[in-house]
Amino acid sequence: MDADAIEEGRRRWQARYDAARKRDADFTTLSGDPVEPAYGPRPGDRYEGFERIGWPGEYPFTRGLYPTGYRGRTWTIRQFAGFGNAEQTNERYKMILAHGGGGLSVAFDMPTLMGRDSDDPRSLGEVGHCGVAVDSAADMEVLFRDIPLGDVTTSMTISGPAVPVFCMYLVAAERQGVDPAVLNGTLQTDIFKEYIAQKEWLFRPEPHLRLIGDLMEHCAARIPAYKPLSVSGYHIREAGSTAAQELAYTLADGFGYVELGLSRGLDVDVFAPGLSFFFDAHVDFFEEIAKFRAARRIWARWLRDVYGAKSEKAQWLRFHTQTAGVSLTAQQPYNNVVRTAVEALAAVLGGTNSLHTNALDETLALPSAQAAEIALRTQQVLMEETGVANVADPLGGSWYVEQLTDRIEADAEKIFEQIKERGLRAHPDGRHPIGPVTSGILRGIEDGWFTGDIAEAAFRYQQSLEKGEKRVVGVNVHTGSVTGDLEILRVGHEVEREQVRTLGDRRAARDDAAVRAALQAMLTAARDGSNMIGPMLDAVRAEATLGEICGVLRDEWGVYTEPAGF
Ligand SMILES: C[C@H](C(=O)O)C(=O)SCCNC(=O)CCNC(=O)[C@H](O)C(C)(C)COP(=O)(O)OP(=O)(O)OC[C@H]1O[C@@H](n2cnc3c(N)ncnc32)[C@H](O)[C@@H]1OP(=O)(O)O
Repeated sequence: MDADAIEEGRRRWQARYDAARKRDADFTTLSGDPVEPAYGPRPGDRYEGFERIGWPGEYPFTRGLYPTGYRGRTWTIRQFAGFGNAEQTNERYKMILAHGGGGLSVAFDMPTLMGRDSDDPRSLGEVGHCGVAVDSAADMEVLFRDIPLGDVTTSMTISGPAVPVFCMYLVAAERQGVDPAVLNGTLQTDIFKEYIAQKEWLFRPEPHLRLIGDLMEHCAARIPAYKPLSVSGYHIREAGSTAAQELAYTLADGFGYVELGLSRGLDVDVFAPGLSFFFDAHVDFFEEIAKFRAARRIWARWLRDVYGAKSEKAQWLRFHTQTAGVSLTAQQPYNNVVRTAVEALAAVLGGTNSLHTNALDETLALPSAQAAEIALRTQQVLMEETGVANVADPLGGSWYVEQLTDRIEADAEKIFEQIKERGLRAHPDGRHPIGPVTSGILRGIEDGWFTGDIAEAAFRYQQSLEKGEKRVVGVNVHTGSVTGDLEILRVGHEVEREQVRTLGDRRAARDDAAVRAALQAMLTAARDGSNMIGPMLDAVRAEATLGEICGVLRDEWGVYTEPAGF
């Protein structure tokens, strides 16, 4: 790009920066020197390919979504938390908010994630262990007691039974007297990554997509600020993928949901702002920063050029980041604080919108209160002390980072082509039931292509670790020192007994006939193709449990078994 065009862009950015609201904060270095809100080529310099980099807050958003970067608003500190019963987790949330957490993020226990009640025989031994147990709207009410749902943004990490859990959240808001239309938050919902990596589905993909389509319609029409999907690369990466695979599979999944919305006749400019993303911040610092920057650029281009999005908000890729659980070690666990800090810094330099930092004890158990606090403080140290929030995309223009960004983008584009080819193999006539990328994803799930490629990448990494080519402190290098014992959070089995007892009491107290009628109405909607959110809300209001709702749907749609592959 020639120097004049670059200068014109600088003036455009400056005008938008000047007009935007900034935080009331000190934006100088530690030594008191002033810093610009963003940097670019020196006046008069040409820069080949600058249109791919641009200025913060403008297409293709490589350098972030806002002209002010974090000067307008810092990232949201959103610590993922949940354990035991709703009451215990409610206490933890109040602690997080009191200590400066900016939003909430619910971790559910395994039975809830699988759409089972706490008294289901399959839930035995799992209730309240890896997250909080939620059986019905009454639990959801307790979970958010004294936390005004109209004022806080809540993320809920659940995908198989996302829609009934979302209905419980809406009913909890109603019971607080909050109009659901004003709710802002995020529901994970992303079912593609369940088949690709995380493995917590309930049914075959098609009925899940039908429910997700219903949810997208409902949110686009009635809860405009709510993000019904958090398209997740985190689990793909944690299963062992490379950075480029994480990026490409996740964005392709995102394209799949765009195609789903379009196939429902929704306006892309209305529903696309409801698609948000969730990535892993692994320990290779620069590769991760490049991945985040490439993600924004690819998404903006595809949304504009392939799917016809016109508004900036519909072209924006907004994402939450979690530091890499797999990078943590059980050996010398205090070193995990350092790894997490480096990974969090990569996320921030990559322009994350929201961040979770892992606790040092997470390879061993759910975080203790002390470990959770250190994780939170890690973000606060970055935010308050280091100056990283002063300048938007401070690594923009670095030869290394720009080339990595280009390379990872090119790798992702190759993978999109492979996905589309698979779609064409499934539908050689080019008539795709939802869309070309979706056809490719479904075919790749069916034939085990995604899982096979991730397994291959994980195997290659493990081999290089065992050969000593890749090194992990405390694991295959610098081993042998002991850095002290950790106090581990243990969730006792009395939580399960208590939860089962409470569930029994609630079942005894409710109007069974009303529950049966509501479940029947939901089943009718499942069969006649009408939007299922309304009848599901009625079932939840009648205190139907998660297991009952999912049970009706399992009976109707069947369960899904993954094809075996070696
Ligand atoms: C591994 C584990 C497991 O499976 O076990 C998991 O999955 S854990 C998975 C945990 N997942 C999560 O926690 C997902 C979290 N995701 C989210 O919170 C969301 O989807 C998100 C990524 C979009 C972040 O939302 P957020 O509300 O925190 O932050 P936003 O970036 O939207 O910012 C809030 C508002 O401030 C505005 N805003 C932000 N920055 C600026 C700025 N510089 N200038 C002007 N306005 C700004 C935004 O546009 C928005 O307003 P407006 O709204 O008006 O536009």
